[in-house]
Amino acid sequence: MTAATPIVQAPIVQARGIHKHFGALHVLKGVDLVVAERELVFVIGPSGSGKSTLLRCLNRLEDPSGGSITVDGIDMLDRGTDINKARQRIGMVFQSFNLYPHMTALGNVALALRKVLGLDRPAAEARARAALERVHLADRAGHYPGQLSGGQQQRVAIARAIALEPRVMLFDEPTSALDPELVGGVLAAMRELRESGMTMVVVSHEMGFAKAAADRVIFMDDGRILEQGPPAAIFGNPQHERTRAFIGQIERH
Ligand SMILES: Nc1ncnc2c1ncn2[C@@H]1O[C@H](COP(=O)(O)OP(=O)(O)OP(=O)(O)O)[C@@H](O)[C@H]1O
Repeated sequence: MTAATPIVQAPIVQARGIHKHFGALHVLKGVDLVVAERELVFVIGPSGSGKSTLLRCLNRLEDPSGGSITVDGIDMLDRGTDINKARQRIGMVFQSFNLYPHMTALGNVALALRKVLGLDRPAAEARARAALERVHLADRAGHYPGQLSGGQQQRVAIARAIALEPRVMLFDEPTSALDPELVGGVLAAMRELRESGMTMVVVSHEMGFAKAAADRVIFMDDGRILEQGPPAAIFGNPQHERTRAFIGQIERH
C-alpha cells in the first residue's frame, strides 16, 4: 500500500517583514503575516497599533515602505503586477458601507460585477442575486440603501465583495458603525462565509466573534505582532503583560 501524497496548499497570504512609514511615523515595524487557505485570522490591538494599515497594505490601498507580499501567489509589490486585476482576488469590507444611494441593493452588487469583471447586465444581475441570497437579502434586492438598516447595508457590501469570488476577504472594523442590535446579523453573515470555506482576515473589537469563529488571534502592539495563537490561548492565557492589559481592559467594558 502506498501512502497518500499529502496535499500541500500554499498560503493564500504571505506578508513578510512589512514596514510602513507615514512621514516620520513608523507605523508597521516588520510584520510577518501568513494566512492559510480557509483560515480566519482575527487581529486585535490598541488604537493606533497599525491593524488597519496592515490590512490596507495587503491589497495595496497603502504602499508598504518595505517587505514582501504575495496573495494567491501574486506578488503584490512587483511593478509588473496588474494591481487592479490582483485586487479582484481580495475582497474588502470597511466600517462604512460605501453603497451608491441612488442604486438598489441589486444594482450596487451588479455594478461591481459589470465594472470589475465586465459582465453584461443580465449576467451581472444573476450573479448579484445569488450573492445577496448568501447574505439572506434576496428579498431586499430592489431596496435602496436608504430603505435598509445599517446592518443590511453592510451585508450588501459583503455581497458585493463575495460576488467577485475573491480568494481572501479582509474586514476592517465591519460592525463599528452599527447600532448594537444590528451587529449580530453582520457577524452571522461573516460566520456563514467562514463556514463556506472563505479565507478571512478580520480587524474588529468583537471579541465574542473572535472566540467563537477565529482560528488564530493576533495581538498587535506599536506596529508589531506581539503575540498570536488560538483564541483560547490568547484570551485565556496571554503571555505578554501588554496583551493581558489590553484583553483585561476590553473585557471590563
Ligand atoms: N494615511 C495616513 N497618514 C498618516 N498617518 C496615518 C495614516 N493612516 C494611519 N496613520 C497613522 O498610523 C497609525 C496606525 O493607524 P491604524 O489605523 O493602522 O491603527 P489601528 O490599529 O487600526 O487603530 P484603530 O483601532 O484606532 O483603527 C496611527 O497613528 C494613525 O494615525
